[in-house]
Amino acid sequence: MNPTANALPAAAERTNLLAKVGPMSKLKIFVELTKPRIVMLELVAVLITLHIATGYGAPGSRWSASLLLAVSVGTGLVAGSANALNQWIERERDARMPRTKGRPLPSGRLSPDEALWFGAFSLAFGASLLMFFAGTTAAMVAVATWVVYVALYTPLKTKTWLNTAVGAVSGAMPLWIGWAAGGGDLLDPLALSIVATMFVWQFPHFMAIAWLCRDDYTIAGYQMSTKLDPSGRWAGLQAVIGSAVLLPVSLAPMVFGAASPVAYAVVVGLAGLVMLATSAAFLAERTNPIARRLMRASLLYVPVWLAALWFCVG
Ligand code: HEM
Ligand SMILES: CC(C)=CCC/C(C)=C/CC/C(C)=C/COP(=O)(O)OP(=O)(O)O
Repeated sequence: MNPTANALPAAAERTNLLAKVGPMSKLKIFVELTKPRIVMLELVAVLITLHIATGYGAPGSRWSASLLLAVSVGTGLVAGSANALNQWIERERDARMPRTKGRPLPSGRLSPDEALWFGAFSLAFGASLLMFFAGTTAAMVAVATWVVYVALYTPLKTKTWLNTAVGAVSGAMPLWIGWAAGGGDLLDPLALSIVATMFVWQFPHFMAIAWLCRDDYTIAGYQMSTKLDPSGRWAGLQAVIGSAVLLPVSLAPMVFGAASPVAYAVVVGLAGLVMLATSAAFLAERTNPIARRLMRASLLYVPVWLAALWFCVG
């Protein structure tokens, strides 16, 4: 199929669709454009790194409710902008995948221009909030993350299966926003171990999805590991390697300042072993049920890991 074929609803049909939407529903569609579930989970991670970096409760702590609010709204707006621009770029390919064809742009519930203006204003407002209330470093990390996701990862999706590693950088960098806003040094070993944990986690997380959505990605012309190796063994191997590296990297905070290192090690170590076992099962047998189990395990891992950071490290 011609990858540039315009699979969007005709302009007249889109106008008709847009006419039916009231202001509140329109707001909901803009929220949908931001991929809110991904952004919310990312924000929880960002606020926990902020909490740890401020030395909450310690004398001279930088923690304050206004800083928490600025980092939440600022980072949320920049992340939402990144997802809006990603969908603006991918709107015609999204229209060809069952998983994404119901999104605001392919379905015609938003016009491309609306998404573009929303993305521009969200980026400007979010970066400004971070600049004025969380500091220049936090704002610069947020904008750099936006650039990696929108200008590097998104175009690479149709070029090389290595796009996933670039996407994982954009998925991990936001934790530096919280750390910088909390007054931490980006190269602090504790910060590096937290960011690295989020980076490696994304490989088992996405390799399961790359298998589950392999037909979608082929139809849309994306280059994923399951396109490179349709048997799924390469995706399975990346999931196992990612989970194997995740174990030691995620346990590093034990030596970099965890207040309760043993409790942290038990919780995060067990969660990491579940990820490794589920990834190994996926490598051994690439089936949809096993891949779904790995995706669910990956989505359970993050809240468990973040809770351990909050209670045992922060
Ligand atoms: C290389 C990096 C990543 C890739 C390629 C990726 C890809 C995806 C895809 C394609 C889905 C399915 C979405 C759908 O069903 O339409 C998904 C689900 C999800 N991802 Fe990721 N993801 C990545 C990183 C992350 C990160 C960093 C987070 C948050 C910390 C995250 C959180 C989620 C959540 C919460 C879901 C389930 C909710 C939903 O379906 O929207 N992902 N991911
Ligand atoms: C502050 C800031 C800019 C934060 C950005 C955080 C963020 C949006 C991370 C996304 C990670 C990622 C690669 C998701 C997959 O996108 P995809 O396009 O592969 O997903 P899709 O196929 O469902 O569209």
